Amino acid sequence: MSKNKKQGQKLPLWVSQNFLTSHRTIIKLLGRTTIGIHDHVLEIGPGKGHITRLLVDKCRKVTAVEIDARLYDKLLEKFKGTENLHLYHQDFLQWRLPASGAYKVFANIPFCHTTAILRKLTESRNPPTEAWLVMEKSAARRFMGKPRETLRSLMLKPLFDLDIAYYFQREDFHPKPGVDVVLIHLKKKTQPDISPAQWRYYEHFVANALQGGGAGLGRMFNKRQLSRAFREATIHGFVFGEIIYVQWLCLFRSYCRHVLQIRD
Ligand SMILES: C[S@@+](CC[C@H](N)C(=O)[O-])C[C@H]1O[C@@H](n2cnc3c(N)ncnc32)[C@H](O)[C@@H]1O
Repeated sequence: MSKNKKQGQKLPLWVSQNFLTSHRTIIKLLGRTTIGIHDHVLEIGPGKGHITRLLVDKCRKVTAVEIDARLYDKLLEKFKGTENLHLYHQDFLQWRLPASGAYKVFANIPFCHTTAILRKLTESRNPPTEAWLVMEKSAARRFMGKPRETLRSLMLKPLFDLDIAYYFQREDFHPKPGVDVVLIHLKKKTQPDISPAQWRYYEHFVANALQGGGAGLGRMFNKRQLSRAFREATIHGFVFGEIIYVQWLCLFRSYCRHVLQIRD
């Protein structure tokens, strides 16, 4: 046990993080992105600045937000005079995202904040056009709706396309994580599947429909409406876990038309 723990003191956050230190790996990862010279890129948790170093060389502007005071001071020193880097010493969850202008995100985020970070980015008024986030493979699968759609996957998919851009080896990190890790890629859809005007109905629909392993659907439609909705969504023999995203979209459209009686 470390001296700090023995004395009952809280360890700094960075002690429990998995750092990506290999120049070669980071170059390979950036090569799988569309990040280029014209981009403004946001990095969450720059840590010791290994990714930051390559980002400042590759893009027009980099904004990096680090919560840890010691790491932030070292970053200030390391990047003194780097004009295209804007460093903030702040908790990203409290930080204000760019209110306007296109930006992309590339970050090896702290796993303990994965959901909160993803929600902050994707539910913002000005979300990134693309984001690449290092995260636990199991979390990435949940967001992608694998093996079955989740509340999170159904909230993301109308707005973003999601895929896995890279599968890491545990040796890519220092220290090695105890779980499998991937680089997830989110790309904002040019045309969202749900219009802003219908978003609040969709949120309500999904939250209620998913309750009780699909039992919520039975409360939202009457019997006739539900069999019509299943027909329209080509669902034959209802198995909750097997309904895919496009079928959820069809069910929602049917709910709007026949229950709420609103048109697209
Ligand atoms: C997994 S490490 C990655 C560090 C570095 N980017 C790398 O890949 O080597 C996560 C970093 O996020 C920072 N961090 C943790 N929580 C944060 C928060 N809420 N806001 C901003 N930074 C945070 C940690 O201090 C740490 O530097």
